[in-house]
Amino acid sequence: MRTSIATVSVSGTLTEKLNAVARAGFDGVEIFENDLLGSSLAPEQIRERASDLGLELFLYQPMRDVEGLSADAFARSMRRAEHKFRVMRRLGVDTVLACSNVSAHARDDDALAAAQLRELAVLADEYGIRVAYEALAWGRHVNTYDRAWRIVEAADHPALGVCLDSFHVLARGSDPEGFAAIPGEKIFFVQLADAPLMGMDVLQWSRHHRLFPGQGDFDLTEFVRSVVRSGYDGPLSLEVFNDVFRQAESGSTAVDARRSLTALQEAAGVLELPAAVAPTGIAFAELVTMDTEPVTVLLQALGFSRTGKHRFKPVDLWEQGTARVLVNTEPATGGSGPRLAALGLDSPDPGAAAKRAESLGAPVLPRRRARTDVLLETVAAPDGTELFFCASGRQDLPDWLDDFAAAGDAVSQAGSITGIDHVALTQPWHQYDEALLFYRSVIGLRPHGGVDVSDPYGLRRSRAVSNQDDSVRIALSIDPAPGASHRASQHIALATDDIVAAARRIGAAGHLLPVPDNYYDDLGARYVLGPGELQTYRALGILYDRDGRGSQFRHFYTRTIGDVFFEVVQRDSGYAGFGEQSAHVRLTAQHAQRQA
Ligand SMILES: O=C(O)c1ccc(O)c(O)c1
Ligand SMILES: [Mg+2]
Repeated sequence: MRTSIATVSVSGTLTEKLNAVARAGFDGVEIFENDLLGSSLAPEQIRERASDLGLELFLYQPMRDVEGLSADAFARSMRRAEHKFRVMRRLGVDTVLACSNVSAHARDDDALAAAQLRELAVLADEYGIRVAYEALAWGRHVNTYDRAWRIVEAADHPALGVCLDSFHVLARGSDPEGFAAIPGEKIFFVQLADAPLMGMDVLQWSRHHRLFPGQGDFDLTEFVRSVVRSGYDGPLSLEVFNDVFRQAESGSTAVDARRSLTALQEAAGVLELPAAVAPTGIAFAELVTMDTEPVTVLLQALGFSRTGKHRFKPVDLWEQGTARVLVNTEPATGGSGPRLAALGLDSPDPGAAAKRAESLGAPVLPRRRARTDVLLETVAAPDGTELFFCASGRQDLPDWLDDFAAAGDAVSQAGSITGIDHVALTQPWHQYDEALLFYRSVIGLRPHGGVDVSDPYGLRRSRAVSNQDDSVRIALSIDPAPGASHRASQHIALATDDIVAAARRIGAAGHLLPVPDNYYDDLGARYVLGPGELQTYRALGILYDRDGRGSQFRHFYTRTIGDVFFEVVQRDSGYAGFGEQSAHVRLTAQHAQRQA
């Protein structure tokens, strides 16, 4: 099906919007009237610009309060409509969207609404234009799609049909199954938006919190299936009013939007993509830094040993248990660091994983090859984090570890680290929803429920994604707003089977993040712990959580170096979380440490 997006969904001037949308690969757009009114381009020039960019202009919108009117008001509305139809002729757009009346003066009279919409359609028809009538969820009398359809059916004019907007339909709890009652050719247009479930005024919800499909809680897949079953074969158009997307850079929003529509088409069975290849483990985490000293000290304190050296690049491999950390000092990587720049994901089929990424508009990066350097399929996540698909454990494919010559040290037995439990990545404020969609649709991870974590200088939304057996867990959270004085830090969480021994080791080396006494006073009141347990945790800065079934999670943090720190966790097998309950204590302690 053809793909479209409303100009209201991305930031910028009309020209910037058209460029971004075309670059992201949409077939066309809905032009919002405000974008036209604010543009210095004449309608003919807009038409030409769109055509040069290979974009179709699918729809012009909105017309407001056109039905259920007094005779006077209707006459004024028709006059304005005629002007719009002339503009549309100049633009070369043949479909206009008319929203149901929201005015307190609107009459609750379907026969009147049908008669007036019919008259509007007769006029539109003279201009070769079709009117798509949309029930706004907050329409005064017409606020459900089935009522809008009954009126359109009664008006009975070939230039009048309905527009089905997933937000209005699903926000009202209507069932898309009912689209079956509408002949496909009477559905003139389909708009798609997701949204988080929120208990709030529906107009505010719609105007500020819409999301691209797959980023919220609505079942867009079933919506599209129902639309397709009705016989509709027009464009699928994203119409997303969202405060963040209105501000964010239009190019990346358009790519995110296009990806969401591709993934939705796949889910609804109208498009086939290379299948997702979920990763089976975290092969490595890569730190980039110009100054190796602080990282080396911290890794050694954690019990890691330097086991390998890249044959052609300034990259060291540090190992402990199955945990692998690469330390990259290539000057080209920029910034002083250390920062978490890349993740290696064990993949059963790296080539297929890269094809999947490509089909969803994820930038596949030039492979960092140097002579015998093994081939690595790499994509960039929305925030620029590089994801390597590693063919770990495949005899027929080269192993990324072959690029590393032994550096002398054996894999350390010194610490009690067994592997990587999870990686926490902070996302730029405007790319949080995009990141979630990326890790779900491109990488094939499944999202868990979201939590809000309070930081002394902001509230951070946070949400984890994981593979089926939780051997790959990535915790995503929002960075503070740009310009904030407090940077967020990403981290690598290491698994241990002896949290006390690990904390003693780090504590003795002076790298522990201290935790306030108040936390432990409260912890003692919250849980009945074993004899001496609370004292041990208090002495070692260990945080403690227990879920409803009694599974425990104990963890501590190292101090922050550059933009990164380590967490060490001991997780009971049934515990599914990340100790979110005490995340605010950690964030506050980190701010305190930074200021010390
Ligand atoms: O918020 C609105 O007014 C508005 C306008 C046009 C639409 O298509 C829509 O879904 C909402
Ligand atoms: Mg709409």
